Amino acid sequence: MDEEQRREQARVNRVDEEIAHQIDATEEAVAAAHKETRAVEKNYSENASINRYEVDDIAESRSELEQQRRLVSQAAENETILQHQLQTLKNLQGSPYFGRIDILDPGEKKTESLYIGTASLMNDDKTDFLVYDWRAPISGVYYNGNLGPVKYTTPAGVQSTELVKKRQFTIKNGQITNMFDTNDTVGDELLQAALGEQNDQYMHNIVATIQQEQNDIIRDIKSDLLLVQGVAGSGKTSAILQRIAYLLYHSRAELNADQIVLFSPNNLFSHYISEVLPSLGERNMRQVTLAGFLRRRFEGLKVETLFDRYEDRQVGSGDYPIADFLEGTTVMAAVRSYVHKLPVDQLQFADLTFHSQVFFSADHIREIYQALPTSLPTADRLVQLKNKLIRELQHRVRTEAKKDWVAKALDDLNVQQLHQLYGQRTIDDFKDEDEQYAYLLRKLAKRRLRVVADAIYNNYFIDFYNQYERFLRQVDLPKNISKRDWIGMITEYQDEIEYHRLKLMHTAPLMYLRDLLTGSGQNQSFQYVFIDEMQDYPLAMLVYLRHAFPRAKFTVLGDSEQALFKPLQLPQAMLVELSTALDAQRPNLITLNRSYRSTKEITDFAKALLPDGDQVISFTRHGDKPQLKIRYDQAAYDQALLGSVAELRQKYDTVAVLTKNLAQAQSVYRFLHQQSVSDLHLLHACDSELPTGVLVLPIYLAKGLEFDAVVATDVSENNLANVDAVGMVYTMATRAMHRLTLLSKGAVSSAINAVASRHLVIDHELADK
Ligand SMILES: Nc1ncnc2c1ncn2[C@@H]1O[C@H](COP(=O)(O)OP(=O)(O)OP(=O)(O)O)[C@@H](O)[C@H]1O
Repeated sequence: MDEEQRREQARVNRVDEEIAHQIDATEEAVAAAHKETRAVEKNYSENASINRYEVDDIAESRSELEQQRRLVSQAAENETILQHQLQTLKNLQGSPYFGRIDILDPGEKKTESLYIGTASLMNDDKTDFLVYDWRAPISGVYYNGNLGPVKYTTPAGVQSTELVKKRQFTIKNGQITNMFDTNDTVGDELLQAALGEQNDQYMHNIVATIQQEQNDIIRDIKSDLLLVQGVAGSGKTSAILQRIAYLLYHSRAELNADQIVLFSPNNLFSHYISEVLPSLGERNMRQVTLAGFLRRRFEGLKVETLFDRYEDRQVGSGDYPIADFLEGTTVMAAVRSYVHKLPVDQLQFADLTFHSQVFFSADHIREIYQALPTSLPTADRLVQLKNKLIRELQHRVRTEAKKDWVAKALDDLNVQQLHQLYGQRTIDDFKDEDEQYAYLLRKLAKRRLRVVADAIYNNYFIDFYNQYERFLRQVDLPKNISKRDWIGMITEYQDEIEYHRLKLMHTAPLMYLRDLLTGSGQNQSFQYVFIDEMQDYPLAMLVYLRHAFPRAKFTVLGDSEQALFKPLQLPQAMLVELSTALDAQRPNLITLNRSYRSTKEITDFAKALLPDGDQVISFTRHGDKPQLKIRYDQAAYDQALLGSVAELRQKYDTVAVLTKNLAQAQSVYRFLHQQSVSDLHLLHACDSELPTGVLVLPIYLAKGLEFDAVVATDVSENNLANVDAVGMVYTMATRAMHRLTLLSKGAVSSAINAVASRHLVIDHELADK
């Protein structure tokens, strides 16, 4: 260890001591705060549980309770803040920083050394920063600047300084294991070490080794549409997670994690990335899959998922003009114009029922609607209609309360339910028993009729499915769709609705129609929407998401090469298309061409599969060449599969066996299970935890994920005939970090062309062997 490193180590020791000291103090503060919370909670619950029938002055006790409730929430908040501080300190402990910059500000004679880590740390008397948060304005210099004069943006404007030194550290358990000065953004040596590690169940944060283009994504606060097109493994997901942390840090006062939503490709992915933000001291943003989002918007219907569709289409012809039309922007414009021009008598009202009987008939609802001023837009008229229906409902509560079913229901209540029905009233509040009885009947009728009120609020008085069908019947069709096919599709749609099912292609126009008619469905509170694997989203869906999140800025990430569900598109064309769909004023495109995930050998093979693969830059981390095992009979193929899995499993914690679809995953799983392969898991779309061991899964569930080793089955011409074979093999190959083995039952798919084959070690068992 040289003198310089000794000096740095001494500083690390000092900072670590300071952290330990602050941890002790904060732990004490947390314990005290916890005691305080417990005490006020206890006091509150004791007072709150005093039987209100015995309390003389209810109003007074209520205001006292309210005050105590506030105390409880204040104490809890205080405790949460301290817990958060403690967690931040613990995150820093043992590895307090990863970078140092020496800067010379204009007019100064002495350079200043700043250390950069995952969070800020001040000394005990709060006079000096021992560590700067990686998101602080000055830290931008670490990621962006080469030595020499540099600029960085602060809330007070652009500042200039001179970057005199940039030093990188690897510090583990309080010891500097690696340290060097560099002029690069972040030197390859550190990145090598980070990427060479074994995968685990969770994605790691990359703040110590953020690359310059990634930094641009992270720190972009101007664009309202940021499109990131990046090759597989280029760090798109990593960059947006750090971006979220960055945005949260910089807009602490106006933005919280609940105002950010990430559309992720599957539940496994959500789990996989769930530790990144907490490791940076931030709360996770909301996460939803497209399937989850649609499930909530179509309660009671089984909506086809991308996965269902992908599985179905493998047996189809490959040309889907109707779906393409329904998933494009033209149809969304047609919905807009349809709603705009919809004549009053064309609205499709539905009966509102209660206890399986018509409560408000469709005809009655239409009459009310038609009596409203025609000058109002449809959405406003529907609001007025709702108000009128609610008022009628209130009247009806009174008449219903006199009916036998209410008296009977009241008889059936137990004591506790009866108590609840009294609400804040006491027996003394009634003149006599009759009044009390009438009150209870009315209250109960109102409660039971709440379902009708909910139905009114939720616009169940319009039959949207029927309305949508009418829309479909009148829409102008593009030339490539025949009237006959279109009518056939409508009939199929009706049948599906009968069975409570809905095809994915209908979802965006149907939601749009419903929202535009009723003026609802928009969420104003979200400020940022992130969409990962955007190549899987129909444009119509993006138009809808724009509508649903009208105030949000969008960040969309994709890799058209991995489009398992759609043909390829150029990034620039995509930006234009997206800007229109998302109505963006300040769009920005950033492309990432460097691939970090896989070894150079694996990336070189993967890029050779692509027609324009030379734009992919592999990162120089070496490993074994990928293997291709070709077997001509089932027994030999099975043996090769078993052998590959066993060999890889000896070296790695996670080996993924990827298949074309679910049926193949199931059959591979059955086979490996029979062979008593240990730690074996078959993953499903509903799984949300990623175990270690041997994981068998269809490729679409592996999107966004990575594994130490991958066995890709089966890459034969025969098996990949009905799919986009290049996209499939590319996506499978690029899930592997360290090792890749491809298995082919019979002749290999033409996707693995001559150039790609040169990057493989081919183990070819002859048919007649
Ligand atoms: N700057 C970096 N420093 C360290 N590791 C990085 C960096 N950038 C990316 N990586 C690593 O490379 C791998 C791939 O990153 P990520 O999953 O974010 O890529 P992606 O572009 O979203 O991939 P895909 O589209 O194939 O799912 C991850 O293991 C990530 O941690």
